[in-house]
Amino acid sequence: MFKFELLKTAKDSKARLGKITTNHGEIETPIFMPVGTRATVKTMTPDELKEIGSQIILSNTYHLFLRPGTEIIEKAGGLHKFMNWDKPILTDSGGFQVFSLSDNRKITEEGVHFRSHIDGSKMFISPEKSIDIQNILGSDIIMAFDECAPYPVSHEYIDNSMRRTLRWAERCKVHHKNTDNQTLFGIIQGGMYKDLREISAREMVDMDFKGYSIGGLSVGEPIDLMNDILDFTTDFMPESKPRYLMGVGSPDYLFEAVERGVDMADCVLPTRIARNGTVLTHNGKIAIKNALYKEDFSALDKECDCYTCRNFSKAYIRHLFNVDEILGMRLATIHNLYFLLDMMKNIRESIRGDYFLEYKDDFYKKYGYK
Ligand SMILES: CNc1nc2cc3c(=O)[nH]c(N)nc3c(CCc3ccccc3)c2[nH]1
Ligand SMILES: [Zn+2]
Repeated sequence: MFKFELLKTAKDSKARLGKITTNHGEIETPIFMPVGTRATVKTMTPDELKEIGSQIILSNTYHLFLRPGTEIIEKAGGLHKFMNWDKPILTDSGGFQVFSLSDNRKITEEGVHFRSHIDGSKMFISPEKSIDIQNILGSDIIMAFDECAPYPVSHEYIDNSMRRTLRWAERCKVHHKNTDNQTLFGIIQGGMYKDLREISAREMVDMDFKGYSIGGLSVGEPIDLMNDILDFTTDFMPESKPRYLMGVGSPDYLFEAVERGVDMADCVLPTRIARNGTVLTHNGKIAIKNALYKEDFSALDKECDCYTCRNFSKAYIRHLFNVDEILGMRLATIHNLYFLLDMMKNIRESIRGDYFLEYKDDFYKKYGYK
């Protein structure tokens, strides 16, 4: 089953409070979704993810199709069982990953021919194939197969790409049968061109998906351009359906997206930067390997009550990174994910209490944003 309840909309911005209900549990929105590309949120166990408050995780059709392959996951009884995660899972359709990971790919009306970035073997994914793979994975929310166009490209390129993505979306909708257990989101494209964004949004809304992603952003464009396109696009999206902005995740991007009416967001940033020792704190990011912290026995962030901050010091975590101990990456990941999940919880509270913009300003001042 799938249900979205819009609980409240802010008076002084487009920020909204909502709740999604799926077969595997509820998701309070606005929500930040940790990315678990190869059936694991790197370095984290499912119990640790639950303990820090993760309500849903993301995984990837492209990566899992290549390794371990859909046959093994099918035999395991689907992705939830395979990775022992019993809460909601959202999978991407593979389009973005094909374009960002494999080269010498060929896009045709039928689908995308490409070479595996693992062993170079010839592969092909179509809208129907993407739906079939996501069906085997058994994720609760699945994405339509789309092309995330590069940036910058011509208006003509985006026009052709966006219209093909609309035809692919129709094929996904026709092909998607398992509608009780899996919910298909349409993905709005259109690059940085408002006329094309409007066409894509209106046509996708007419296809009546249960939720919509805003794709084609966070592809290297300046944040002001992304915010402008995002602000324009959400106005064409139905209030009663969830809006998922793909590929954001640093604190400012999340605040800006929520302010413009986004309910869901993902990003690999917090887990990726944690593994090289970059830690999010309320006073901005810190590089824990810095000699500055050699004898600093305080927590990573004095305001944080995550497992890492309750039990370990900067000096100890710096030591772990300096001697390449895996525990360092784990502790930094636990903290970065908790930091963003806790920030989203505070954002939800601020919408509930009608002080979202004030919370955003306070956060920005302390974090060191404009
Ligand atoms: C980092 N920036 C970024 N921009 C994106 C645009 C698109 C887009 O236009 N279409 C699709 N299908 N995906 C996109 C993604 C991947 C998001 C994701 C990653 C991991 C797991 C699940 C989902 C993007 N990521
Ligand atoms: Zn912490």
